[in-house]
Amino acid sequence: MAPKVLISDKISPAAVQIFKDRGVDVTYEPDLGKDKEKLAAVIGQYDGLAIRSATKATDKIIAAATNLKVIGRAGIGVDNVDIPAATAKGIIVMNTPFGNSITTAEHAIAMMFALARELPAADASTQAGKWEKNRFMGVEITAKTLGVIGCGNIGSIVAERGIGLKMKVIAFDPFLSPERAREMGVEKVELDELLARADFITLHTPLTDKTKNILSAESLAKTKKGVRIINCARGGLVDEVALRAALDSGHVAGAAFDVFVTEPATENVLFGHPNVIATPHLGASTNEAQENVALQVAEQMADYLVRGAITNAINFPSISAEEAPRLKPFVELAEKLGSFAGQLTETGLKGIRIEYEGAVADMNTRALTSAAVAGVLRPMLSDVNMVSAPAVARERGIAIEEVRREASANYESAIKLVIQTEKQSRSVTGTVFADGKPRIIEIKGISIDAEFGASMLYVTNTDQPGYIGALGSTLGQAGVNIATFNLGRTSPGGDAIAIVQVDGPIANDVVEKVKALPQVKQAKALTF
Ligand SMILES: NC(=O)C1=CN([C@@H]2O[C@H](COP(=O)(O)OP(=O)(O)OC[C@H]3O[C@@H](n4cnc5c(N)ncnc54)[C@H](O)[C@@H]3O)[C@@H](O)[C@H]2O)C=CC1
Ligand SMILES: O=C(O)CCC(=O)C(=O)O
Repeated sequence: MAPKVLISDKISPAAVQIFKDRGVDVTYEPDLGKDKEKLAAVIGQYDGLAIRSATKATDKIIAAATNLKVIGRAGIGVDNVDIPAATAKGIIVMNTPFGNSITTAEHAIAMMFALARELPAADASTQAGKWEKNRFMGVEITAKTLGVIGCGNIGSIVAERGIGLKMKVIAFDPFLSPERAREMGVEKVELDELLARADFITLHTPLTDKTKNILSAESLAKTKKGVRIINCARGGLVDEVALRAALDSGHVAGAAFDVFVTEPATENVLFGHPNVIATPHLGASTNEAQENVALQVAEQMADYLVRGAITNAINFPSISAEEAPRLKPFVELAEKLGSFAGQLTETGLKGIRIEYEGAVADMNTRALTSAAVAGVLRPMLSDVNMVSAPAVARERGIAIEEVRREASANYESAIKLVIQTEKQSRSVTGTVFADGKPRIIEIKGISIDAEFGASMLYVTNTDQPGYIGALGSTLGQAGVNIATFNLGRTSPGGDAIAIVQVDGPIANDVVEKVKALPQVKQAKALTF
């Protein structure tokens, strides 16, 4: 059946055609996102939700989204999506990180010019027939210092444009490398220095705990008198009340804001000030940017739903369309090895090491590791999935380690999972055969060759004559039909293991009878 996607915001209809061309059933209801109840009532029918910023994908919407696999944001900021709730449910959240960057940078530059020459006020006055030629005295931009807070995709385009306008550009961004700053012709400075030197300050960071009120009353007090401030990033980066006070006192000469603490901003403390320019979150609103983000989000979502490829996910590593089919059997192997080890783990889990050997070591091991960790944790935590597993492991203090090495003599690719618990370390290795089926090839250093079945019995014992017959009879007497029987041992008379695939679930009393056999050390029923 074709996957179903709901577009619940005003995204360019170009997206609809992309979905259709890729074999996705698409419903275009651009106003539905604003109606929370209606959205909650229908979201259960869809595999994908494509949104802009009006739809709020809250925990309630996500809880009602019983089939949802992907949320695609046609834009950059995903602050309208409850990422932890989506992650916990295994829903991939993607954005389109570059499609509207130029447009938003251009809006910031437009705001800077508008502030420098008071264009909106001059326009209103002129069209009101006043011809106030003496009222509007602007400032030149050339040779002024532009302070960029947050020099990522958009900030760096603004910086480039600023340099083109013959401005001196300084930037505060803890993650901007000195080499990249040099390459761009930008001077990297600390925040206080930026505040003290900039004639114009433009903000381009996401809203985080660290950036909230990055322009607070205290930092505004450190700015140059006559500074002009532009915010086309996120409301909340600037303390609006403190900014209003600084505008009222004349310390700040002007502010141009596209984004506000509360949106839609129908009223705001900044409104009405003669030196404030406001736009209704228009940063990304050009035909070009909206076409870009719509096409990109539709392509990314369709690629995921139809081919399993992941691009620009906030909560999962990328998987290209080419590698998705190659990766699939190894994802299954990693998950099954994890599940095997997880079902045998009875004491506190401290660490999971995943060793990739041979060709698989060159694949997308982050995705495989997520699958393995999900497999380990699922027997202990029912609602963990491949998307949420790494975060869940981190929260619980379980160390995750990845190792890559050359192929061993026997297999082109192998994945070894080593589980460290409070009491012991346990390892299991698997591979994928040419038939695409995952197999176990080693347990605790003992070679074996077993497929994964829906119901299995795992037994460790000492290698003694008569044991195999006794195990077979115990299962037979309990009415358990054996499908496959695989054995391995360290040496004659040494430690041995048996993996028995059976038809149907194995009852606890049968496991207890197996445990009672004199040679048996451990017996456990496993399900996959
Ligand atoms: N007004 C609008 O319509 C639009 C607004 N945006 C917003 O613009 C903002 C920037 O977007 P991009 O440039 O694409 O993001 P980005 O992730 O490429 O860049 C953000 C930069 O902020 C820096 N940063 C993070 N924490 C910081 C801190 N504490 N201090 C200083 N710098 C810090 C990062 O190192 C990074 O370089 C986002 O909030 C995005 O949502 C994006 C598109 C349209
Ligand atoms: O879609 C929009 O208009 C808002 C764009 C935006 O804020 C973003 O991409 O972060």
